[in-house]
This record gives sequence, C-alpha cells and structure tokens, in this order.
Amino acid sequence: MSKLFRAVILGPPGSGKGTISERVASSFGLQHLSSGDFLRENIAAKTEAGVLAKAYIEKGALVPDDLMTRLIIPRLEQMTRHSWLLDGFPRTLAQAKALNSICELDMVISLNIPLETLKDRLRHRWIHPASGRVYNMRFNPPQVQGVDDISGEPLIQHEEDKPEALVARLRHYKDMAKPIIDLYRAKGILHMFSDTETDRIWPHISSLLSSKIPTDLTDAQRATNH
Ligand SMILES: Nc1nc2c(ncn2[C@@H]2O[C@H](COP(=O)(O)OP(=O)(O)O)[C@@H](O)[C@H]2O)c(=O)[nH]1
Ligand SMILES: Nc1ncnc2c1ncn2[C@@H]1O[C@H](COP(=O)(O)OP(=O)(O)O)[C@@H](O)[C@H]1O
Repeated sequence: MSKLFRAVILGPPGSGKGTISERVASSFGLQHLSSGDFLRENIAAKTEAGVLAKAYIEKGALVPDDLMTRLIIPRLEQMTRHSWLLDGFPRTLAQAKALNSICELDMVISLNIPLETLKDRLRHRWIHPASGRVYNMRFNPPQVQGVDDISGEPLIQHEEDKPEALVARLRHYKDMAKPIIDLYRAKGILHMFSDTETDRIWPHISSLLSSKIPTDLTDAQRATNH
C-alpha cells in the first residue's frame, strides 16, 4: 500500500489557508480538515464539545487546548486510511505536541503574508456559514452579490473579521505561532511561503507537493474520494 501523506498548513487569519487547502484537496486528493469548519459543524450539531466551544468562539477567544485536542484528535484517528491536510490546528504549542504524539507529519506549509495585505483581505471576506465556503468581494466574489453560489443562501461576515478586532487577532497569532514554527523548522519539515498573492504562492506549493506525493497515491486517493 502507498504511504499516506500528512501535512499541516499554518498562517494567520486571512493568509489563504482555506483557499490553498481547497486547491490542494482538489489537485492532490488530500482530505482537507479545517478546525474552524469542524468547530462550526459541532456547534450546528450541538455536540457536547460544540456547545462548550461556542462560548469561547463567540467571545473571540481560542478554544482551550484540552477541549480542542479532544475534538480534533479522534477526528484525525478516523482518517487513518487517508492522506490529509490540516488547517487551523495546531494553533498552540500544546496542540502541536498533542498532534506529534499521534502522527508523524510529512510537511508543514507556513504562509507568511504582510499585515497590510491580511487586513485588506479580511475586510472583504464573506462566508457561507453552513458549508464554510469563503468568498472575497474582490479576489473571489460570488456569482450573485451576497449569495452563496451553490446553495443560494445569504453570506455573512464574521464579527472577528471586522476591522476593530483584526489587529489584536493578528498580533496574538504571531505570538502563538512562533514556537510552533520553530518546532517544525527544527524537525526539517517546514516550508515557508511569502508573498501578497495566493496565485503567486500556489505554483510553488503545487510543485513542492508534486515532488513529495507519489502520483500513484494521488490517483488512489482521487478514486476513493469520488
Ligand atoms: N485579494 C486577495 N484575496 C485573497 C487571496 N487569497 C485569498 N484571498 C481571500 O482572502 C480571504 C482569506 O482567505 P482564507 O483562505 O479564508 O484564509 P484563512 O483565514 O487563512 O483560511 C478570503 O476572502 C479569500 O477569498 C489573494 O491572493 N488575494
Ligand atoms: N486550533 C484551534 N485552537 C483553538 N481555537 C480554535 C482553533 N481553530 C479554530 N479555533 C476557534 O474557532 C474560531 C474560528 O476559526 P477559523 O475558522 O479558523 O477562523 P480564523 O482563521 O478566521 O480565526 C477561532 O477564532 C477560534 O476561536
């Protein structure tokens, strides 16, 4: 059996993790697990962890590490037969250590995007809450203004994407991310990408993944995903 491929994508809010993860999932057949989307699914389904997490998210706080790892680790353990890309987790060193204890990562992609670019993008980010689909009113607008392309339902803007909350959130991210990035750099699996445009970063990520993921694996994954 082909070796599975496990990757993490790191970057501040608005850096393009979700956008790039979707491209990786469709081009390479990896399963994309977004911590934010998974939390929102749990909140919508009113699971025990979802109910607990909701209070933190609504306050604009991170979900505590023990709750977050209790939620994500079992989900990853259900994906043992798949190659995956994890987005939004780990967000703290404690989460990175919990992840280390259950699997060996093959690659970490870290997005390094200038602060001004992030602020500008998030101001224009709108999402479809039920699916997690993300739009940008300039970069990636919906076909009809304010409406999700697939379901036709209205789009919303996250409270935390509004300009007042942004600068503090981005600063907080930097502090939390530094030890995680150092950890993965020391393991020799970190790949950092710096630019203001996803479309300029994507070809580099795509060729890196092409060189690391055997094609028979991508074909096999695609076959099981469809
Ligand atoms: N202008 C512009 N917007 C982008 C680019 N890449 C992503 N976006 C938009 O920026 C916002 C944040 O991207 P997202 O993938 O949600 O980032 P995440 O928070 O890291 O998951 C979304 O509205 C995207 O559509 C880019 O290269 N240029
Ligand atoms: N790994 C995590 N640890 C703690 N809280 C998390 C984690 N991932 C997501 N969250 C919570 O869920 C919220 C939404 O996450 P996400 O969709 O990734 O949004 P963003 O990237 O815009 O912060 C976060 O603001 C945070 O409260």
